[in-house]
Amino acid sequence: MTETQADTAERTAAEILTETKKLVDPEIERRLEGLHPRMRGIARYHFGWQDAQGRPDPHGSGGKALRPALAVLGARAAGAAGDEPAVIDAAVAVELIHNFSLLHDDIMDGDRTRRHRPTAWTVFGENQTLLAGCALQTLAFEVLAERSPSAVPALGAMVQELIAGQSEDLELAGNESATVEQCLLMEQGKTASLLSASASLGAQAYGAGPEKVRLLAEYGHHLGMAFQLVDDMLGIWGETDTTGKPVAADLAARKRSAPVVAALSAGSEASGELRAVLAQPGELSAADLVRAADLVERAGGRAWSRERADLHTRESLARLDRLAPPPSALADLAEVTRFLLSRTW
Ligand SMILES: CC(C)=CCC/C(C)=C/CC/C(C)=C/COP(=O)(O)OP(=O)(O)O
Repeated sequence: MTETQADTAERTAAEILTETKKLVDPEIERRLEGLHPRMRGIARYHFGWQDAQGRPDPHGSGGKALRPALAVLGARAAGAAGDEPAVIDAAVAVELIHNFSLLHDDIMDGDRTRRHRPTAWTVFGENQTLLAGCALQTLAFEVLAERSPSAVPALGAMVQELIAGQSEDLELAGNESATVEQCLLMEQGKTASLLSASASLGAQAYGAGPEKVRLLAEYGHHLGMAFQLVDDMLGIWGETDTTGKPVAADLAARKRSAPVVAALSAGSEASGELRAVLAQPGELSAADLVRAADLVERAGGRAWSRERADLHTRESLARLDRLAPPPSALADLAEVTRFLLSRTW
């Protein structure tokens, strides 16, 4: 194959994400070396690189590496090769922030399983895991500040949005009168802000112009909204075997995720029944969860979320069109977008 053919050969999302992991994981591992040994151990466990005793874990699989992939692909879309040290640093920084947020989120939600393994806090305790999350967040800023100090305020602003979104999420849980607008604003903060920063930060670190950085940020925002809406649907209708999360986990936690809020706001008979099921005191039984999931669907919450996710998908792809990236970068970004939004896990 000639180099030009190799450039434009279509790659699957799995190949793209695996390649990013190969590029970014060794750098994350190297950066973790600088942490306190206990913090490093918790982080390495969470990333799937070792078990609770510090031995290599054959069952561990870190995440999908979506955010670093977006950083690398975004930079390529802006003309970079994608393996420049500043681009890799940006990719490392967004993945560290993501994993800080997961460590803390699992504690806040009391979730016991992530990536098909016990969550870090159930193994190392809440306090040490909180500290490990803080260590990752700080490390993200340290990494980015080395080669791209001018991008640090963008990372800071994004983390503030992430925290605001998470705070709203906690506040909305169990809130009888939550509106879809409040819910979407919360999802913008807790998920889309990081995807937006991921898609644009690699390009910014590479030195791309403001228009390209803006279009990539908008692409990432819409992708993030669609991604969270898909995640919300999986939180209700996802299969445990594929998601690695308990059945209808979000309903059990009485989360006001988008499908639930849309269903409760529909004002139909099913909405009223759903409200009554969710208002029951104590833990919801398996039968209650099945019924609640059915009521969300009957009240239109699933269809509403699907439509909204499709709308954001179209908006994200429109930004890529306007950006007009090199063909191989466009093909990779479009493939990752399509893959993420049709996922079942
Ligand atoms: C400040 C704070 C605590 C914020 C928490 C915000 C939070 C956890 C939002 C959820 C975002 C989300 C859909 C994660 C799954 O990503 P993924 O499917 O890409 O995960 P992976 O890395 O395991 O693949």
